[in-house]
Amino acid sequence: MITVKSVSKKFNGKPAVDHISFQAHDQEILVLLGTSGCGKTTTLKMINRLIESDSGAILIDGKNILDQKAEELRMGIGFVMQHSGLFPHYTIKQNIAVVPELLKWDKKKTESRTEELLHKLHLSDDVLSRFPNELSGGQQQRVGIARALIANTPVLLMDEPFGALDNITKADIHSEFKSLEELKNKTIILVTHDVQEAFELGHRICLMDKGKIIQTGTPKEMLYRPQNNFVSDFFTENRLLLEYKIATLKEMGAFLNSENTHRTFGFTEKTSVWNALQKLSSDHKNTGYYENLIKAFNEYRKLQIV
Ligand SMILES: Nc1ncnc2c1ncn2[C@@H]1O[C@H](COP(=O)(O)OP(=O)(O)OP(=O)(O)O)[C@@H](O)[C@H]1O
Repeated sequence: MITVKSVSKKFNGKPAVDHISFQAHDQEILVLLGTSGCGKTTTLKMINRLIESDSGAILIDGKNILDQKAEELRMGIGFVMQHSGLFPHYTIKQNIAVVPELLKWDKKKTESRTEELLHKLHLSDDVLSRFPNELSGGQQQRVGIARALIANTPVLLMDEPFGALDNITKADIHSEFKSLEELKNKTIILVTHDVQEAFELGHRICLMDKGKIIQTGTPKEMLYRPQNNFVSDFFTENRLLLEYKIATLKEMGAFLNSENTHRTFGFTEKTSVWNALQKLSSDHKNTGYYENLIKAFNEYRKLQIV
């Protein structure tokens, strides 16, 4: 668990992060969301001491991060940098092996772990001998993730890990990312300015503005229990889409009698209403179920908005 207690940071006398507090729990993806310059990256970098905070305390599993050497701390934290952060003059193989070398792994261990990760992240072996600029943006970001995962650290910090991708590639990577077993036991803090990404990946979201946290909560709480106008206004543009995306078929259960139909289409209780509607809308034969699902969603929605 990561605990951030009233942490602040000023640059040239100007507050970049202003008394923020939050916790990221074990096995949780916590998203720091906010517009450019609100202090997300500074917050993330204070956790692995790439930036030292001015005041407050940061604890990882109860231990103050200042009580150990910064290099030691970073050995226990995977870090995915903005724009992949790969070393341009290193091959992909060398880039991925940076941490294993620091940890003095033998060559065989590094090679087999590299191979395992390439496979999990759907990268082919032939990328290993290439340089970062010989890979697509999506491939580079996957390599950046492989590099951060290699030492299997319990904490993973990710700064706009999918920032360079177009929306279609992003949607693919998001679903792969969510299903990666590797990530299930980690505490992950992910920085993004992309609202849809925050809702797709985050178990909870910290919405930031001007160095402060305005609200922390689950995607559902953010939409249906905003603490103030800033929060509701922040999501206005994407609101309906987000509502469809966070509602699951399980939640529609009380308003819809169609368990068998779910199975026919390969849906599970966890399938989002959005994904189900998208699949159903591709075939006119499904119109009845499609309409019933929209009706069920409208009934469900009435109960959420108070
Ligand atoms: N090294 C620095 N020196 C001076 N000011 C800085 C430095 N790093 C960040 N800042 C300022 O601190 C504020 C917060 O920056 P930060 O990078 O944390 O924001 P962010 O939310 O991550 O933005 P983005 O999404 O654009 O990366 C900004 O006003 C930025 O200009």
